[in-house]
Amino acid sequence: MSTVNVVDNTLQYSHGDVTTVIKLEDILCVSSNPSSHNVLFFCAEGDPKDDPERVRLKKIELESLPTELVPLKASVPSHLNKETAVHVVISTGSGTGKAKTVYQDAIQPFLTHLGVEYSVHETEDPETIPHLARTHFLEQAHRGIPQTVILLSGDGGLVDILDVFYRSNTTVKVPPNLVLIPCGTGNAMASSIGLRSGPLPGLSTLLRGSPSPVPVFAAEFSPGSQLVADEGRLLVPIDQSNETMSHTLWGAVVASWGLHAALVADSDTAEYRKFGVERFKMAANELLYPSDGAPCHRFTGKITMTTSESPEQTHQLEELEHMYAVATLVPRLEKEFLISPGLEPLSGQMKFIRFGPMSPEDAMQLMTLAYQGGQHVQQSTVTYADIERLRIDFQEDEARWRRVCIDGKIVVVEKDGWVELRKEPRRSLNLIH
Ligand SMILES: Nc1ncnc2c1ncn2[C@@H]1O[C@H](COP(=O)(O)OP(=O)(O)OP(=O)(O)O)[C@@H](O)[C@H]1O
Repeated sequence: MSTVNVVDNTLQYSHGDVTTVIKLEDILCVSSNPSSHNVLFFCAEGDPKDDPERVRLKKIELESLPTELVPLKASVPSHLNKETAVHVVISTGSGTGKAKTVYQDAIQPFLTHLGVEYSVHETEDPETIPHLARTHFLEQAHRGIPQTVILLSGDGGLVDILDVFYRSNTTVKVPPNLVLIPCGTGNAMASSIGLRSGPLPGLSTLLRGSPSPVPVFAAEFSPGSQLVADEGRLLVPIDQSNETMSHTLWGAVVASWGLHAALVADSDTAEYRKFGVERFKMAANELLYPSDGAPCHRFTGKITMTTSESPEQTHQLEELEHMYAVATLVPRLEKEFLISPGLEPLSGQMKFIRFGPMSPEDAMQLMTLAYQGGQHVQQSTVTYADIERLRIDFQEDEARWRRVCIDGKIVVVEKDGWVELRKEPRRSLNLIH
């Protein structure tokens, strides 16, 4: 004999002597069949000292459904139907390395429960996702096969796929639908479309969301520029497929120079990655207060931009020295770091945020304001504009001050080189949100 009640935002289910209490906010969905209702919910798993955020998907079967749970009823969405090729990509190197556990604890039981057939791909090195994108996703998109790609990664997985699609001249008949299950460090895109961390928001979006095209920018570099690989130890051609000899990278999140690019580059080592999102703050600290006692660097170069207000005119900034220069298509670079408040994700709007050299304390204060709801853009020291294009002509002797970040990838621009950023008109990928 079992009983079920909803009390104080919890589902209380008793069967024999055992009572299970589930917070309503931990319930992913209810899937019903003619005779029963399956409630899928998350609960803590393992020792919280090892991983306080680890959760596992579980199921209870009810004969009758309390009315409070009726809105949680869900059926298999069209992007998981039998005609769709469903792929799960586990980026084992993302964030602090928990993607595989998230797959086993949440994604696998969820897809099995829905009876969805899918292929699983686990990364072995940085080439796994680009290779998969070239040989499977692009090929199937060209043949018009609907695809849904569930990405257990940070922004890197999305960007790797994007780069393959936009670099190729292959026509895309049916854009794949990407679903983000945030497992990275910054998770800028996931945070920007409102996904909190953990598998529940991602799976809820997979069930209830719908696809929108992902807006993209293209960053063209002067011909001598090279991509940084192997934790900064190697420089390789920008087009790693060596198919086109192009010097363009594509991104959906951020293009930056100055403090942001330097801290992303410096913190992309196995040693720093262990610290999760703290790695960005640690690297920022080292750049603002160098341990050799040197003053904080003044990044020098000419910035020219075209604003959305007057797209026919290019406008050169008077200032030649900069500390922070970021162009972005998303509002958040981390869950709490609201770099461009008011920017609607997936709208195609591109924002430019810049400030010049200032004391490390003042720069820290601006960063703190960004964590406090994006208040930095209200300061008179910060430029905040809607842009269509942006060009930087670098005037730096040392290569490390000519590093540009494109969605986490780092390019070292040649001496006296440049980068030019523009909105990409093509739309080859969808994001479920
Ligand atoms: N097994 C692996 N060995 C080496 N590199 C890997 C492996 N798995 C993934 N990678 C690479 O590591 C990078 C991880 O990027 P990802 O964006 O997923 O995580 P992140 O950098 O921690 O998060 P974010 O980009 O959101 O800050 C990707 O470039 C990916 O190709």
